[in-house]
Amino acid sequence: MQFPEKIGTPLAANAIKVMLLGSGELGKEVIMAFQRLGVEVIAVDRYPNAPGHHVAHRFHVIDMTNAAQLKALIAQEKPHIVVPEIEAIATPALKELEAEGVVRVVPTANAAWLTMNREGIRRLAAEELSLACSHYAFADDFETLKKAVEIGLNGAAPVGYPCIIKPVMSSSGKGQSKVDGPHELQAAWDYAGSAGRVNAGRVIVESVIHFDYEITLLTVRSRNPVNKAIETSYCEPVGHIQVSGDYVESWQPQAMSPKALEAAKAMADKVTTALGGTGLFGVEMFVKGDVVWFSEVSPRPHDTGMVTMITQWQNEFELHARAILGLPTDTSLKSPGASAVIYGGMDKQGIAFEGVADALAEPGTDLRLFGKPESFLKRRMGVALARDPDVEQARLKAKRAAAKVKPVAS
Ligand SMILES: Nc1ncnc2c1ncn2[C@@H]1O[C@H](COP(=O)(O)OP(=O)(O)OP(=O)(O)O)[C@@H](O)[C@H]1O
Ligand SMILES: NCC(=O)N[C@@H]1O[C@H](COP(=O)([O-])[O-])[C@@H](O)[C@H]1O
Ligand SMILES: [Mg+2]
Repeated sequence: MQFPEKIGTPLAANAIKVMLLGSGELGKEVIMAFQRLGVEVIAVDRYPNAPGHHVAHRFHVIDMTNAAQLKALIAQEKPHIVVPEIEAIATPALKELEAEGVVRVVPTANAAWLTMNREGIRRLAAEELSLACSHYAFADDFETLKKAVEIGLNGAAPVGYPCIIKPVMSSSGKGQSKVDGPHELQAAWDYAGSAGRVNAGRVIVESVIHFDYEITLLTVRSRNPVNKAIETSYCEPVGHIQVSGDYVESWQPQAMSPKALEAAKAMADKVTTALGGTGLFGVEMFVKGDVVWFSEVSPRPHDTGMVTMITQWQNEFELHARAILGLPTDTSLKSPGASAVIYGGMDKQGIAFEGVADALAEPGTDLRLFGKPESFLKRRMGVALARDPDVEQARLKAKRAAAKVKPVAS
């Protein structure tokens, strides 16, 4: 459904209804972006009081990986559009519902299904689209994994050491480890089995790319307001630093050579065109000099893209909502800026934050405290944002602000 000429106000019979599947920090911002455009939003997550639950018209708690529960909720709420926000969703059920014309899935049900499993997106990117990627193999048991790394599977070259092992279904680095030699392989296999979002019992092993820097190229597929054709546009590249597979810091713009930027855009265009639909995508790539490797893509706003809440006229969440609704989009930069993650630092329910006033005292800083009801040592609970004409200064500012915010037992 595109944005009609006239819509009902939220909760009216003719309101556009959107259902978010996953309502974490990213979904919360998407929900607010939709609501500012007069859309009715239903927030769904696996636990009560998820960040997006606080700001939606209605919310539900279900096991989103359970097809029966998912279908029952969609039948009950009858949304026009379903927006996946997390990887752990019964996407085959969404494919069925989309094929039956029951709902529109963003950007497409097939894209949500392909990207939620590393195997789907990696095979599409490397084997169908011929994008440069790390060397890789898949394994369902430890013996196959060892063979893939040390000898090679089915005549392919061995992945070799060092390598990175990840569950096929996981995100934010969950279950991911770098393996430097044979003695670390068993621990990496065990960790992948225990810590992914869904234990599919299958891993990808990748060769390590030695990059100069890595980026997320936020790519928007939206309709031209005049001729209604789908067009692709790009935000300025977002640079980021990851620790143990999880983002800790991001900034925009990341300086790139013209050749590398051109190659990155061409890759992003190819993979997002193959995935189809409209919306914003986070295309992750590794860069060394003028050479670019594809890593993975989220068919939705990206955690590293939270920086756009302080750097762009339309942040990544607003761009997603507009592109979904068929409204005009503007990817231009307002100011260079940066983001730095605030972790929980403890395993506890109902924490409070100290140092907020201190963090905000520096001009050009801001905070997003997500409102997650439970803190874990390494759970992302908030993010500090900073703008500055000099991107390096913005990075320092964001890190200073994040360091001043201290989660404490409430
Ligand atoms: N083959 C590789 N070579 C070098 N670094 C890698 C490789 N694969 C992953 N990494 C590092 O680990 C990070 C996380 O990897 P990846 O994006 O695949 O995990 P993820 O769990 O999907 O994370 P997210 O959901 O946050 O995007 C990358 O951003 C990069 O820093
Ligand atoms: N890299 C993906 C990502 O950042 N996803 C974001 O994290 C939330 C889950 O957080 P939680 O694990 O703390 O509940 C998701 O709902 C999404 O907003
Ligand atoms: Mg990633």
